[in-house]
Amino acid sequence: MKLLIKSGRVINPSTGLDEIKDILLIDGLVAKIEDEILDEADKIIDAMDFWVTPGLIDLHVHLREPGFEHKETIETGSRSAAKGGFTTICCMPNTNPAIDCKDVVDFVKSRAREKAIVNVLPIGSITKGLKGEELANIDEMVKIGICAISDDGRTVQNSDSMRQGMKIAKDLNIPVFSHCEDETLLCGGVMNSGAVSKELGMDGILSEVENVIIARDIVLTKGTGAKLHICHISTSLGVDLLRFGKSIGANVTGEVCPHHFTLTDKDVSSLDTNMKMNPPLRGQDDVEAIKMGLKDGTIDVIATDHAPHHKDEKSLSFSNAPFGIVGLETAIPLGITELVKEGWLTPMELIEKFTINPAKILDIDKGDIGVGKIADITIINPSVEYKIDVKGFASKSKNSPFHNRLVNGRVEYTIVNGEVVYDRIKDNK
Ligand SMILES: NC(=O)N[C@@H](CC(=O)O)C(=O)O
Ligand SMILES: [Zn+2]
Ligand SMILES: [Zn+2]
Repeated sequence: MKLLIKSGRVINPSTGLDEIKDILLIDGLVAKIEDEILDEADKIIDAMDFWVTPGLIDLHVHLREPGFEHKETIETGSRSAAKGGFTTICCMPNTNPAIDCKDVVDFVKSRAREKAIVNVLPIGSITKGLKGEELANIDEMVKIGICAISDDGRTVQNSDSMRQGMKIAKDLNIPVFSHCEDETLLCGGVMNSGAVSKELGMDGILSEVENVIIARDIVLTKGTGAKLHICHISTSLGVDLLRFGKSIGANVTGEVCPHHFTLTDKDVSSLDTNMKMNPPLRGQDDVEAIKMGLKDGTIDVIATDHAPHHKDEKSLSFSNAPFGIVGLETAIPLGITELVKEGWLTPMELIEKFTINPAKILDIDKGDIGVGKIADITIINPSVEYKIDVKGFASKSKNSPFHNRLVNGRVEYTIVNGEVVYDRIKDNK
């Protein structure tokens, strides 16, 4: 099978390439990257005026299977990923049963093999059942292929348990993805603590809830040497702590989510439950700090924290509805609109945070378009303007705060192993 991509602007952060090129894919691999390729091909994609980037990698996705198939399945989540331009997604273990042992890892992997149209890398839990008590059998899960460990959705509250988990991760050479939330400070909050929560009479979530654990885990990784990745940073001090951690040589990286650089707690005033997620939308200062952190390289990765919930669950009151929003299909338009168009990041810097940086954290040979490499490629129209419409989402869930938002940038094609798994025009007929 030969696929020829013509005249696209190839943006490949790992080599710094940013030029108009043709790319020939043969049998799932990149065969040529040249100014002009005249070879015959089974299919030709005209990528004129489009960006051609390494396939996007999302370190933080909730696929909900097993256990919560009414929200999402591995199949529908993978279709949502493909539509969002993602060729590799890491799925969090807060399923039912949790991904905390060999059998559940096996189940997710075999489901992904049968049903997923993108690469799915399971994340194993740190503790059994994400209970924060007994450690999971991390060793046996690593042997059959988890890419990281995390208790996402929860924090391992006991510092010694977290430290033991980190030591094992260090020995097994896998990263620890940390959801940062000190439960003793939480007090049942449902949105950011501040002027808006006061006005609305809602219980607030202090920034300290997050910052205390970010600081703790940086301290723990400094001691253990484990590869620590801080999930969904939402606070200004969180960005500073990450910057400090890096400055003292701690083995730490961090991610932010598009909603945390796009919205603030003012957007919660409508009490739309699609504005409810964890960590919560914060203040304008936090948003600015996140953008600065993205610009100066403190923040390595943009991840979606795609967290689908059924419409009946999101129809509850703001206080009772579950935390979380879908994100796979809005990440690229929000990145382009909020960061590139607003002058915060160059296209290269944006794409780096979706490709080579997450690949480095996972230590996988992806996120880089090079001759001989696996042909995972995303093709993006960066300038088209349109309104996001959740009705068109491939995800089973539609819980997005971005319905009707005017954005620029749209994924045109997603290619996995040299095969087109998403073609905007064909798949939206
Ligand atoms: N982010 C969320 O608001 N929710 C996530 C859990 C998590 O990522 O912490 C979920 O699983 O629904
Ligand atoms: Zn989380
Ligand atoms: Zn999450």
